[in-house]
Amino acid sequence: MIADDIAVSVRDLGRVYRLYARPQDRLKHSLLWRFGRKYGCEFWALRNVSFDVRKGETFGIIGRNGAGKSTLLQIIAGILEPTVGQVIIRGRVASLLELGSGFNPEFTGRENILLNGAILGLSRAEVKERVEEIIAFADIGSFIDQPVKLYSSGMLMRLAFAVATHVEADVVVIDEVLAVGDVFFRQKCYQRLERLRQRKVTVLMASHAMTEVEQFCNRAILLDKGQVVFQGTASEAVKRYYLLEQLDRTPTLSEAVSPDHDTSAQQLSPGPPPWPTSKAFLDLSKVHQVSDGSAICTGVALTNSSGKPTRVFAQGEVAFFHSEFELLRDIEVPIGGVVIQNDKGIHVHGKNTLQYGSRVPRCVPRGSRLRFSQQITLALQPGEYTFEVGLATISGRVYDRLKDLTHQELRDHVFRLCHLSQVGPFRVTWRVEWDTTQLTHHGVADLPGECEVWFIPPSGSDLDKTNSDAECRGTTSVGERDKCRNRA
Ligand SMILES: Nc1ncnc2c1ncn2[C@@H]1O[C@H](COP(=O)(O)OP(=O)(O)OP(=O)(O)O)[C@@H](O)[C@H]1O
Repeated sequence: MIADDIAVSVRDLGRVYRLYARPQDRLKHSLLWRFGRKYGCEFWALRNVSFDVRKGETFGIIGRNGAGKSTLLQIIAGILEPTVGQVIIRGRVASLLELGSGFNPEFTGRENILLNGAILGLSRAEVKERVEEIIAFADIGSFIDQPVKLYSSGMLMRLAFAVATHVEADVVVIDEVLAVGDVFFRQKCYQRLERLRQRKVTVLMASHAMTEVEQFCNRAILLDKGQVVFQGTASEAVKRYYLLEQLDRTPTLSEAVSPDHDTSAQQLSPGPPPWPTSKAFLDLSKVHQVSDGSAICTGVALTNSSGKPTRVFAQGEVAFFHSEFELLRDIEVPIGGVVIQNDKGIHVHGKNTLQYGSRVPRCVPRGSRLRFSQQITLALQPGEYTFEVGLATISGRVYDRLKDLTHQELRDHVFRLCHLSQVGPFRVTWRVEWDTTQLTHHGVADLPGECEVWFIPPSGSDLDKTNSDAECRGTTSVGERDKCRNRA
């Protein structure tokens, strides 16, 4: 028996898979295991998983890739059988797992809405009542009367989300689904989730988007290697997730920094770590590169200040964004830049060599390579980010008159040569000092600044006689504070 306020109860859940080194072992195992001959080895995708979700809770399931989130949600949604353990659910479950998995590809969107409604046990009248609402939410125009096999992944996602969140289920199970879709639709989805929450629908969501988990979930579990390593408040689970991520940093220093790095390259400004080795460079084969034919990007790497390639940085840590471009024609003054975007697509920071005042060559002949190592202190809210790199140029004549030009005038003289968007991603994690997570600021960015404190004692008090308020002005420096205290 489970308590009345529990909507989902998961008890000692486990799911095992058998992994085979060779395809023929699978066949041998299926034929011979009855006779005691086993092939392959067992792999527990989930083990000893237990937790309760209260009615009306929005519950997060987080963990690194392969942690077991999808396996768990599939078992809860009744799509997958557990090997051991049990799941008790009170009420009707609507799930939004693999995109379009609940749809018949030959049926139109409208027919699939009716089908899903029927599967969920809604009466014909109930489904009819909601069809128009679902269609309006999905907003896919005339495609609603086309077979769903013709839908793009974005359309499938729109329809699947609309169905799962409009069928009056008691429990809604969502796997990573908000990663797809444009920003406007995502906003609509969040509003819808908010409404479900207000109506006390229980939502279980697996997500890699930590800001969403913090924002929407009351509680969460953190899975690692198939086991629950933490359950508690969503914000604490997210902090623990980032700590796990920190342990996951990529190649070692010896792999990352070449002892014999390319000394032929003339470094035009001092400071950055050596140019990274080829291993540190990101795979750009799937990154969209836009070029006017004057230059191509030949490499992008992201490293920390010791030159070690990494995708995880502590808040306030320095990151180096390295990019290399090969010139296919002569250009005059090059401009290299990086733009950082958060998971909502907002440009949180962008800066180029003009804005840094970097030393740059006056002309760069065809066939040369240009390398930029841009150092940025990631004083950002913990979360997931992507970045863009680009190369542009201006004429030497304009470059000499920079100070006289307005921003608009300058923009008219800048020619974009090559641009790569959505490179990355990388994460900024909470900074941990002395085993304590530090919150350095609130909001998306830590803006440079200082705070002075003025202490004005009540008039007539003893303090008033011994202090002048101007003297008791405090800064963030401990020395100043001590001076003030000594005087008081
Ligand atoms: N059919 C299968 N056969 C063998 N192993 C499987 C199977 N399905 C999943 N696994 C393994 O189980 C583990 C958990 O997978 P699962 O998809 O649940 O992880 P996840 O946390 O959802 O990962 P991601 O965040 O990458 O989607 C992984 O190591 C995966 O390789």
